[in-house]
Amino acid sequence: MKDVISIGLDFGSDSVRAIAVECKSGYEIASEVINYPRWKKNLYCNSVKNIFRHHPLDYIESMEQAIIAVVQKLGEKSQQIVSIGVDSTASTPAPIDQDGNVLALRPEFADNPNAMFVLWKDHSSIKEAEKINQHCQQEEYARYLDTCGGIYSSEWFWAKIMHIFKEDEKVKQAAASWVELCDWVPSLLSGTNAPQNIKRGRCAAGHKSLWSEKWDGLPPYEFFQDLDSNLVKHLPYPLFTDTYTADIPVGKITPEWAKRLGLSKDVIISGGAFDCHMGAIGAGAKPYSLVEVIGTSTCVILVADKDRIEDNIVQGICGQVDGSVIPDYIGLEAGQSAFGDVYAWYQRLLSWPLEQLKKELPDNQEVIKQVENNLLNSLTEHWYKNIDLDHLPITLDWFNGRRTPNANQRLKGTLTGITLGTDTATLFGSLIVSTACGARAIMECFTNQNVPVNSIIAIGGISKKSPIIMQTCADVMNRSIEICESEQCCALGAAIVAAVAAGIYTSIPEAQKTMASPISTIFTPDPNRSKQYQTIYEQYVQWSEVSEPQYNQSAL
Ligand SMILES: Nc1ncnc2c1ncn2[C@@H]1O[C@H](COP(=O)(O)OP(=O)(O)O)[C@@H](O)[C@H]1O
Ligand SMILES: O=C(CO)[C@@H](O)[C@@H](O)COP(=O)(O)O
Repeated sequence: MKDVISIGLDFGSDSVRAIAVECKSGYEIASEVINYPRWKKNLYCNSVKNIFRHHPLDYIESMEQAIIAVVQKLGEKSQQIVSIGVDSTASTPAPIDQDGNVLALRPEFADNPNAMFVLWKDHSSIKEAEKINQHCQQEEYARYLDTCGGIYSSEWFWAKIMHIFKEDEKVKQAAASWVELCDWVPSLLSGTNAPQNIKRGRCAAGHKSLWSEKWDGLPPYEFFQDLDSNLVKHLPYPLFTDTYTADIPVGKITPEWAKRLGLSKDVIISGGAFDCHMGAIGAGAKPYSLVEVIGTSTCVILVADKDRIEDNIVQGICGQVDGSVIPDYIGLEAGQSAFGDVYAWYQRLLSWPLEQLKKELPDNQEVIKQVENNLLNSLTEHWYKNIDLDHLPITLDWFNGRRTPNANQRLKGTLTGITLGTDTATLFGSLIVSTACGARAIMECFTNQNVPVNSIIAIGGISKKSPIIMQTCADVMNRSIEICESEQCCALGAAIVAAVAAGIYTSIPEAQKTMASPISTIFTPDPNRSKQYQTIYEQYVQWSEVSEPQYNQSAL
């Protein structure tokens, strides 16, 4: 095999990561992480209203900086780069014009959040998602939810388009199409971003856009016409027809991008997919490994054989799609809408007096900042050192709604069992346990529906940052959890797929054998703790059942 390198790009919620991987060994030679500058300033967001938008320039500028930095770190070796693979958060779609420009790139829309990418965690389209679910109650349309777990979520493509079109006449008039971020980046780099040229990825189309081979593509014209006529009046029908697995190249890099990034003009751009799907590839997932990407939220992927799963409609997950992870296997997706974000909320809450102190004691800014930054680790350690599961409040982890099991973004976090004796660290411990219970509920959603979970692999920021949280997950789930060595498994997966697209390997499983991350640590459950957590989990389930009806529509 030639000495070649592929690049994996991972567009996360806060930053983009680029890594360069040696194809013959899987060795990660160089990497760079760049934060999105506008997002960092909190622009175009309103968390109270659940609005979270990303400006396309945040993606473009950060990607450019990240790749250039990696190319510089590689020096002469950068000429060995043969391909680039892309993954991103999802569903994160944006409106584009006839030339494939996201509308916010045009001067008249430059500061209009509705003309930007609608980030996965933007839940402003709850009503539209409910409308889709109601629409699919009709017998002739019910099957279209079969491949997305039986419930359409406000985190997804069509609900977001319906919402923006309702909100913004100008965007509605100007949009020639809509595209998922993971499909747009490869199309941009390969100059195939005009709507009719975009190669839509199987992953995004199948999990979020109701596309399936079972009904020859998207649902019929009448489905959209009856749902919301804007979708066929202002957008072409069908929006797209064919879809492609990520190992199929979308094209070569354009000469302009090659020059801008310092790359060869022969670099192949592979198809895009969601972060967690690429993460499962990077983690070396085999059929029936449950791969948990644990960060701001969790995204959970399980790959299954077609024979075993095709006619088994798994309810309450985020879809089952042929080829969304590995061609010819079914990729099943699930997840929690908040995991690390729950801890981040507590950190923000506790930081309020510290923020006041910073103003009052400007000379002590640095020390106070250090305390803030170390808050999560010190709370975790303090809780664990003094752990008392008999007096643990039960918390429901639905701070950003519930993605799985059974998507319901109207739900909210619930704290129960607080007493005058509940201290700061114990309350934080209850947040940790609640997120672990949410992860267990997802695992049981699979196993209760005859989808075996043979092993659990964790990747993502928290899997590396917090051994205590990972041990707690193992104890609550009563399963061993393997942690990957790679710090950037999603980007690694994108690099693996890019190596296949460039013809370096014949298939993703073949490439995984050499390039996927090894396991570095295994957390095994403590039998005594697991027993205690069994009782706590049962209480979590009881509180879930009691609490869910309180968040019905009229209560909001
Ligand atoms: N020491 C820690 N313990 C627990 N959670 C942490 C810690 N440090 C960061 N986090 C949480 O991790 C999340 C970020 O995860 P990460 O995987 O790095 O990013 P992303 O989800 O954007 O890919 C944030 O929600 C943050 O609150
Ligand atoms: O929902 C998906 C994929 O479908 C993820 O992109 C989403 O959870 C975002 O992941 P992060 O928590 O930012 O890593």
